[in-house]
Amino acid sequence: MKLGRLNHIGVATPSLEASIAYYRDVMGATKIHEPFDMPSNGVKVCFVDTPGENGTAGTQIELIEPLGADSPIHGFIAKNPAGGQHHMCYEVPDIHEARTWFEGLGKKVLGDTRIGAHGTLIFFVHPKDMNGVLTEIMETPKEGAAH
Ligand SMILES: CC[C@@H](C(=O)O)C(=O)SCCNC(=O)CCNC(=O)[C@H](O)C(C)(C)COP(=O)(O)OP(=O)(O)OC[C@H]1O[C@@H](n2cnc3c(N)ncnc32)[C@H](O)[C@@H]1OP(=O)(O)O
Ligand SMILES: [Co+2]
Repeated sequence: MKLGRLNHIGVATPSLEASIAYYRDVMGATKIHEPFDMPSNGVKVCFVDTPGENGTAGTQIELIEPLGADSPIHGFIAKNPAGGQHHMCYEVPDIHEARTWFEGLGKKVLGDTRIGAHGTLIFFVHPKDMNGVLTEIMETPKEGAAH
């Protein structure tokens, strides 16, 4: 497998509202997307854009707040009540090939391959198998698709 673009850095927060204010007022973010719920992934989500080259979008910050009793980030927020850096997400051209690659290396893939916040397929690999970093792999959105 070949390492793709860093699509987003997931940042867990107990309050999307407070984190949005921080990125707007302290970090000077000028493009903050409308928050939305993703019950299928147990989180409320808000993307903050960082600028890329030549007017393109750069890597995003994905703010995530627990949603529902089974949210996968309840444990993280319990250990880090103020929130913090939660996962890194890399793009790949073929999600199924990528999953086979990580499984072939004996890495623990968490749950099913499923639709993520950008509308393409994603999966997660356990931080204990990834140098301490919870790693999300997502299929690159098709050109022109919502980003
Ligand atoms: C918006 C949709 C989607 C997108 O499209 O972008 C998303 O990003 S959804 C984001 C939220 N979803 C997920 O994170 C799904 C995958 N995660 C999980 O399944 C769990 O969070 C987990 C990784 C299995 C952790 O579960 P948890 O119950 O919190 O903890 P454990 O007790 O099992 O933890 C074991 C071990 O791992 C350490 N840990 C936990 N989380 C992280 C982390 N984010 N980064 C680094 N390390 C982490 C934890 O501290 C434990 O360590 P020890 O205490 O040393 O055993
Ligand atoms: Co993510």
